Amino acid sequence: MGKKNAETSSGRPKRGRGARGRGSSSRTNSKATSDKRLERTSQDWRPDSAIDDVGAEQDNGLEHEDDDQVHIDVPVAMWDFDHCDPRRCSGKKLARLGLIKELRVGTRFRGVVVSPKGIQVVSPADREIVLQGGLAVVECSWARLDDVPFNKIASPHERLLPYLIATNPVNYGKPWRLNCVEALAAAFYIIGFGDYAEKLLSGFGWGEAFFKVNKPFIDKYRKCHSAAEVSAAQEKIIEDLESSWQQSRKEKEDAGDDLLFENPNHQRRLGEQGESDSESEVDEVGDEIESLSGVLSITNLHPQHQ
Ligand SMILES: C[S@@+](CC[C@H](N)C(=O)[O-])C[C@H]1O[C@@H](n2cnc3c(N)ncnc32)[C@H](O)[C@@H]1O
Repeated sequence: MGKKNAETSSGRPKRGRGARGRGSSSRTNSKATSDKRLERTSQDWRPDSAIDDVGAEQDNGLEHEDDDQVHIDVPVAMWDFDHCDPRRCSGKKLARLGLIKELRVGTRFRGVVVSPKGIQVVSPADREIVLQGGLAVVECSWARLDDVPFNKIASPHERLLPYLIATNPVNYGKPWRLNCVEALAAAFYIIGFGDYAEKLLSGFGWGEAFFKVNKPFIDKYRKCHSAAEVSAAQEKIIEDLESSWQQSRKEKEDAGDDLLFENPNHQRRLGEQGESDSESEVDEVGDEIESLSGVLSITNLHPQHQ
């Protein structure tokens, strides 16, 4: 088993590790080490056994290895349509860190592809597909999805991600609208490869916030056994967020408060924040992000609703 690392037992990726922890996604130690790690993550993240609800308040449920020691032993890949500024794009940054492989258009990918064109949501049931074939994303602009030849990158295992909140600087606070590194990390977390998720996020200054904000949701999804269960968990999360928003609105109304205050969700609706896909590094994550998951309601950004 990996050593328990005090810094990472909080479930947060460590800052600035990516630059030091460079390594190819295909880089492996010995096969024995690799098998041991997969066996370990497999045991630690089995939905039934992974979550200790009490401990989960403090921990993401994994025993961690230092990010520098973690090597991602499944293929991680992207089709890159060059829509974004190369210096600011999370997919390209992963490539510079040696953590993702670029696929040519027309190349088939045997693993799970997280894509806005997916129908089924990703779930722990996808574990074997990822172990055998890996995980891929489509690096493109959200504003230019129509320019992407999705028919040429079709995969038998395309997946949507369930409700999760972006914490990247471009689409910060928007549900479902994750960038590539967040999308890969989200799928790894849900499927049961938390160390891999942290390894990817550790190269980004704001990466720590992603798990912090989404932990309550990820904890629910990773307990599920099937896509249907993840979809049901998502529906419940959405309902709860809506009723909590309505409730707080009602309380303010009853107290005679000015209801003209801005709904943070409405500020972030599609199109109101610009549709740049530029990534920029932020070193500090403000207090706002801490409360983000508590205040957000639902916006109409679901990939299927565009
Ligand atoms: C549209 S691109 C934008 C990338 C951004 N320019 C960056 O720097 O990373 C994000 C990709 O992540 C994946 N993704 C993000 N959110 C998703 C979701 N809710 N469901 C499925 N895939 C998603 C898809 O592969 C999508 O094409």
